[in-house]
Amino acid sequence: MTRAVLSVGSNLGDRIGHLRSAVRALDGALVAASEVYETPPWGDPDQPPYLNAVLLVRDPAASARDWLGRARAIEEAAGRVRDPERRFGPRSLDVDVIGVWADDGAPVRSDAPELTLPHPRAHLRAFVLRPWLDVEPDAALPGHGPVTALLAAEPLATELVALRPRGDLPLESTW
Ligand SMILES: Nc1ncnc2c1ncn2[C@@H]1O[C@H](COP(=O)(O)OP(=O)(O)OP(=O)(O)O)[C@@H](O)[C@H]1O
Ligand SMILES: Nc1nc2c(c(=O)[nH]1)N=C(CO)CN2
Repeated sequence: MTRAVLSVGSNLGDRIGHLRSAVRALDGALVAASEVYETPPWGDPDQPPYLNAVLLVRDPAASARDWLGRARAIEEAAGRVRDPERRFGPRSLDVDVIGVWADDGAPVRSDAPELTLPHPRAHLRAFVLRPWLDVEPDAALPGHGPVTALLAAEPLATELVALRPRGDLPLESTW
């Protein structure tokens, strides 16, 4: 019933290993994986750089809340420890649900704090929007418009320049 766009990021430990563990866990639901990008930390500068990617997934049986549940389970399996003192602090693996779409293309909307859709900060993050274009060149963020337009406007255009594609770290290679 749904298609979802997931953002994955890691800046602790085996960064590419954590991203690959997410791909493995999504198994048959994975439709496409973006390139991997090395990105400067967003929101809290005092931490190491991240590896980020975007995954396009589909599952006929999954609701929006199912995608959130899968994202949390994948983070926990990667040993994610939450620091309540540090909102945007370092993490072994972060899996965010950027958006969920029904079969007819309608975006799922949610204002619940435990699941806000589309993700409330996705439009501010080049590390989400740029990889998303790899897997969906005509992507649009509900409420914000085409992703290409978001990335062309300041300050995201400046943020975009700092993203470095890591062609040497593919996501869908053999494990
Ligand atoms: N679209 C969403 N995707 C993931 N988590 C969400 C979403 N909407 C709300 N949440 C809630 O946000 C809470 C905090 O999630 P998390 O710790 O991953 O945030 P964060 O990664 O530090 O910040 P950000 O959400 O800005 O990336 C979770 O408890 C989750 O239920
Ligand atoms: N570059 C980058 N910065 C971040 C990221 C991320 O995945 N990549 N995730 C965060 C969690 O909210 C905070 N900052």
